Amino acid sequence: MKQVNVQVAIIGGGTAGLAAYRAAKHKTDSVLLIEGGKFGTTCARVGCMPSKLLIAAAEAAHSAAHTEPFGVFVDGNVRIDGKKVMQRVRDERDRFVGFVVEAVDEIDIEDKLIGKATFISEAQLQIDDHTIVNAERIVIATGSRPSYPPVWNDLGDKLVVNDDVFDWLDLPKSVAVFGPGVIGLELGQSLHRLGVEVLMFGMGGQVGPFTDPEVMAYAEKTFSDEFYLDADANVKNIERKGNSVEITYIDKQGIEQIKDVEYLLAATGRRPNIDHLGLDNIPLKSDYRGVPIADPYTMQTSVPSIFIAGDASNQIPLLHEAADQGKIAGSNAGVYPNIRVGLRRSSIAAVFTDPQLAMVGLSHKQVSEKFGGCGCFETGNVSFENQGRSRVMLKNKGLLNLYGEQGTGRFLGAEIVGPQAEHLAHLLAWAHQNRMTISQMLEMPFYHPVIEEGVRTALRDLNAKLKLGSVMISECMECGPGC
Ligand SMILES: Cc1cc2nc3c(=O)[nH]c(=O)nc-3n(C[C@H](O)[C@H](O)[C@H](O)COP(=O)(O)OP(=O)(O)OC[C@H]3O[C@@H](n4cnc5c(N)ncnc54)[C@H](O)[C@@H]3O)c2cc1C
Ligand SMILES: NC(=O)c1ccc[n+]([C@@H]2O[C@H](COP(=O)([O-])OP(=O)(O)OC[C@H]3O[C@@H](n4cnc5c(N)ncnc54)[C@H](O)[C@@H]3O)[C@@H](O)[C@H]2O)c1
Repeated sequence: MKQVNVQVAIIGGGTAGLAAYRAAKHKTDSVLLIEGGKFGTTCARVGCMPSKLLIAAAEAAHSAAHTEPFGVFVDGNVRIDGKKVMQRVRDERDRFVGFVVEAVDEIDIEDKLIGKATFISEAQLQIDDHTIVNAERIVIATGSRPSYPPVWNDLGDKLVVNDDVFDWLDLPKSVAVFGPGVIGLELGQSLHRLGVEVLMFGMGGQVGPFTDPEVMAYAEKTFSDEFYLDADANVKNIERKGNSVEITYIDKQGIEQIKDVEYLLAATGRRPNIDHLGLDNIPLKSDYRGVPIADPYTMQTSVPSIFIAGDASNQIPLLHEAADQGKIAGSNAGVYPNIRVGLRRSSIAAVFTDPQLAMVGLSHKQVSEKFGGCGCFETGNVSFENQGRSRVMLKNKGLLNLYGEQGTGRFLGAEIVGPQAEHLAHLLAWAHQNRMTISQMLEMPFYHPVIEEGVRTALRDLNAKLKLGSVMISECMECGPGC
C-alpha cells in the first residue's frame, strides 16, 4: 500500500467536492481530492443538465402541437424522432460534462487520487486496495444515489433510474414512473410530451416538493389532467413479463387494471452515499437514517476534524447548496481549528415542469410549525388563471401562496405552481434574503404586462390580510388590465 500524508482530504469530486477543493486550496497547499467514480459531477452527467435538455425537447414538441388556440396551424403531424431527441440530450450532456472534466484536468495531478475511500480511523482513509491516506482533516462529499424498494431489482434491465434515461438511444413506447416527486414529474411529463405513454404512481398523496395542501392539490389536478397520475396509488403487483413490466393496480375509479409498460422508472427519492464509507470505524454521531449530523453553518460533524457537504449531508440536496456547502466545508477544513460560519442564503427550489413548481424561504409546513400556534401568519394568494400576461401566452395555470408574519409584516416564504415560477421564485428569494416586509416589496417597481404582476396581487392580498393595507378590489384598473 502506498502511503500519502496530507492536511486536507476530500472524498468525492462532484460539485461539493470540487468547491471544497478550491476553498481548501486557498488556505493550504496540501489538499487531496479523491474520486471513486468518474469526474464530471452528477449535475452534468445524470442530473440537472440532461434533465433540462429532455425538458427542452418536450417543450418544443408541446408548443408545436398546441398552436391552434392562437389561430396558427402547423399542417401535418408534429413528428418526434426519438433517436434525434436522445442524440441531442446525450451530445449536449457530454459537452457540459466535458467542461467539468476540463476544469478537473487543470487540477495538479499530485492533488488527485482515483479510487473509493473508506475510513480506517478519524484521520486515515483507505483508497481501494492501493493507498492509505493520512489526513489531518477530511471532507465527505460523496453525493447521493437513487433509492427504491430492493424487490424492484427483480425487473432487471426493465428497471431504470434517471442515470439510465439519459443514456437511451431512443424513446420507449411506455413507462410507469414511480414517485411524483421532483425527478418523477420532470422526467415523466417530458416523456409524456415526447409521445411516450406515461403512468405515474405516488405514495401518500405527495406531489412535487410542496407542503401547502392547496398548492399541492392544484399541482396534482394540473398534472392529472395531462397524464395518468395517482398520487396515492394502490399497486397490487409489479412483475417482469418477457420484455415488459406488468403492473396491476386499482385505478382512481376503483377498478383493477393490468398494464404492460416497457420500463419502470424509479423516482422514489435519493439516499446519501454514506453507507459504504466505513463510518462505523469512527465515532461520528448520525441521525436515525445514519446520516452524519453536521452544523449547517460550518458543515462540521461531531468529529471536529471531519466536515460534510452536498447531497451526502442530506440537508438540502440541490446544486447551489452543494456548491455553498462545499465551499464552507473546504474552507473550514483548510483553517481548522479556527473555523468560521459560512454564508447561508435564503432557500429556493424550482422544478422545471409546465407549469413550473417553486418553493422560497420557509415552507407552509415550517411556517405553520413556527407561527401557526398563535395565529401569527397569514397567507396571500393569486390564481394565474385570469392573470393578464399568463392568459395572453396561454400559460394561465397556477396558484401562488405567500406567507407573511402578523405584526411585523415580514415576508416568510412561498409555494408556487405557475408559469415561469423559476423567475418569480428568484424575485421572492431575493426579497426574503433582504428580510423585506410585504409593504416594502409592494414599493418595488412592477412592469406591465408581466407575470410578476400576479406576485403583486398576492402581496396586496397578503398585506390586506395582515391588516397593513386596504382590502383588494377585484379588478385593479389603475394597475393595467389583467393584473
Ligand atoms: C435527475 C436529477 C435532476 C436534478 N436537477 C437539479 C436541478 O435542476 N437543480 C438543482 O439545483 N439540483 C438538481 N439536482 C440535484 C443536484 O444534481 C445535486 O444536488 C448535486 O449534484 C449534488 O452534488 P454533490 O457534489 O453532493 O454530489 P455528486 O456530484 O454526485 O458528487 C459526489 C461524488 O462522490 C464520488 N464518491 C462517492 N462515494 C465515494 C467514495 N467512497 N470515494 C470516493 N468518491 C466517492 C462520486 O463518484 C461522485 O463523483 C438533480 C438531481 C438529479 C438526480
Ligand atoms: N429541479 C430541481 O431542482 C431538481 C430536479 C430533480 C431532482 N432534484 C433533487 O433530487 C432530489 C430527489 O428527487 P426525487 O424526485 O427522487 O425525490 P422526491 O423526494 O422529490 O420524490 C420522491 C417521491 O416518491 C414518492 N415515493 C416514495 N416511495 C414510493 C413508492 N414506493 N411508490 C411510489 N411513490 C413513492 C414520494 O412520496 C415522493 O413523492 C430532490 O429532493 C431534489 O433535491 C432537484
